[in-house]
Amino acid sequence: MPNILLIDDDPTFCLMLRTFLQKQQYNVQTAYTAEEGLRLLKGQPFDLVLTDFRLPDRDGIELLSQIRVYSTTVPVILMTTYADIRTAVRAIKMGAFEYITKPINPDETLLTIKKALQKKAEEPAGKARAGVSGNFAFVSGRSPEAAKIEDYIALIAPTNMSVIIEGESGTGKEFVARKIHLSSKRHDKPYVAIDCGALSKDLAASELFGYVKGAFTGALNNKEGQFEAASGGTLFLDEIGNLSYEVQVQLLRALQERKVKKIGSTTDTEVDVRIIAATNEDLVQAVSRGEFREDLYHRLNEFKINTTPLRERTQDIMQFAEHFLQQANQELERNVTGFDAEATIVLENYAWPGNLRELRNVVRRSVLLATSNQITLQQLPPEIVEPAPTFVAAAPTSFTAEPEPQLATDLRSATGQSERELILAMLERVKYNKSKAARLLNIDRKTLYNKLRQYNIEA
Ligand SMILES: Nc1ncnc2c1ncn2[C@@H]1O[C@H](COP(=O)(O)OP(=O)(O)OP(=O)(O)O)[C@@H](O)[C@H]1O
Repeated sequence: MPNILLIDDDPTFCLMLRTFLQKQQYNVQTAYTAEEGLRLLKGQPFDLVLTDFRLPDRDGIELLSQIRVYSTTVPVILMTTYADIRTAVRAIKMGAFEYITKPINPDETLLTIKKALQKKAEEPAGKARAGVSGNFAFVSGRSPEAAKIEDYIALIAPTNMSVIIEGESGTGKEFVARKIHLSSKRHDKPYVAIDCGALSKDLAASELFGYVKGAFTGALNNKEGQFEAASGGTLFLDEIGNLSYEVQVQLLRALQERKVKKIGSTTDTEVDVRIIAATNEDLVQAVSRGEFREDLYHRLNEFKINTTPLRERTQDIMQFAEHFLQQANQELERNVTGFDAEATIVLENYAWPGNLRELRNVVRRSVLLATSNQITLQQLPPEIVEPAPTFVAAAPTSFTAEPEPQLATDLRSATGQSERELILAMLERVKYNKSKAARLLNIDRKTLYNKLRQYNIEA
C-alpha cells in the first residue's frame, strides 16, 4: 500500500480526505503544519506528499524546497486556491508533480495521485525519463506563433544541432523537445529527459555521467550515466539554468569532446548524443550575472526556439481545449462533447498564467464536474469566469525573465530553527551559489556568511 503524507491545517478536511484515500487502499499520515510534515518526512519514506499550498507556518514554495532537502524524488501534489495559482504553477518548475485546485474533487485527486505514483514507478531513479510514450499527441495550433514553432521544428529536427527552448512554465517546451526527437533521424534511438531542477549538486554529475564502483561511499556498483543511456539519441535537459557551475564545466567538456568520464574512472567513453535544453529563465541574463557559463550557453544555443505564452496566441486556446477535452474523456471515461458559447468566451479571454498545463487541468476538472454533454460556466472555476482585476493585470505581457521570483523569500521574517532550515533549503535550491542565495533571501552576502557560521552550516 503506498504511503501518502497529507499536510493541511484544516483537521476536518484532513480527516475527510484521509478517510477517502484509505478507502482507496492508501496509507495516509496527516500533519497540520509544515513543521510536523517535515518531521514525518525526515523519519520515514513516503511515496507521495499531498499538501496545502498555504500553511500557517510556510508557503508552498518554501515547503517544497524543504521537502526536496529530505527527498529529491518524492512526488509532491499541491492543493491550491485559484488566488495562488500563478505561484503554484511556478512550483511545478521547482519539481512539484502537479497542482489541484480547491475545493478538491475526489476523482481528480485520485487520478492525480495515481498518475504521480505511476510516474514514480516508471522512473525508479526519480530523474530520467527514457523513451517517448506511445500516446504522445502533439497539437500544433493555428496561430502564426504556432506555425513558426512548427516550421522551426521541421527545420531543426533533421540536423544534429543543439537547441535551447525558452519559455514560461507550461508553454509546452518538453513537448517541443519530444517532437524534435520524433521528427529526427534519431527517432528510433533513446530519448532521455532529465529535470536539472530536481537534481542536487552531488546527484547531477552522477546522474549525467555515471560512476564506477567505489568512486564514493555508497557507489556499490558501476552506474551508467544518462549521457550513455541516451547514446545515439537525444538528451533533454529541462531547467538547464539550475545546473551548478562545476557540472556546467563537465557538460561543456562532454559536448565539445563527445566523451564522458564516469566519476571515479580514468577512461573516457565516446558518446553521440544530441542535446535539447529548456529554460524558464533568460539564460543571457544568467550569463551576465555570472551564474551560467557563457561558453556552454553558446555551445547549446546553436538554435533557439521560444514557446509563446498562451495569452499571446489566443487563437489556439479552443483547439487545445478541445484536445484536452478528448484526452479527459478518455482518461475519465466520460463523453463530454464540447463547450457552450459562454464557456468558450471565458476560456478565450482568460490570461492563462499557467499556460497549456493550466488549461489542461481546468478542462479535465470541468469534464469531471460536467452534468450534461457540454461544459458550461458552472464547471469552470469562478476565478476564471470572473478573474480579479489585479490577477489578470499581474500576468506578464511577454516572456521576461524575472530573477527567480518564485524562489525569493524574505529571511528577515523567519526566526531560529526555521531560519536555519530556510537557509539550508535555499542553498540546496541554488546549488550552493551563496551570492544567489543571499539575494533571494533578501540579505547581503556578509549577513549570510555570519549566519552560516552562527548555524554551523558548511557550504
Ligand atoms: N503541443 C502540445 N500538444 C498537446 N499538448 C501539449 C502541447 N504542449 C504542451 N501540452 C500539454 O501541456 C502540458 C505542459 O507542457 P510541457 O510539460 O511541455 O511544458 P513546459 O513548458 O516544459 O513546462 P515546465 O517549464 O513547467 O516544465 C503537457 O503535459 C501537455 O499536456
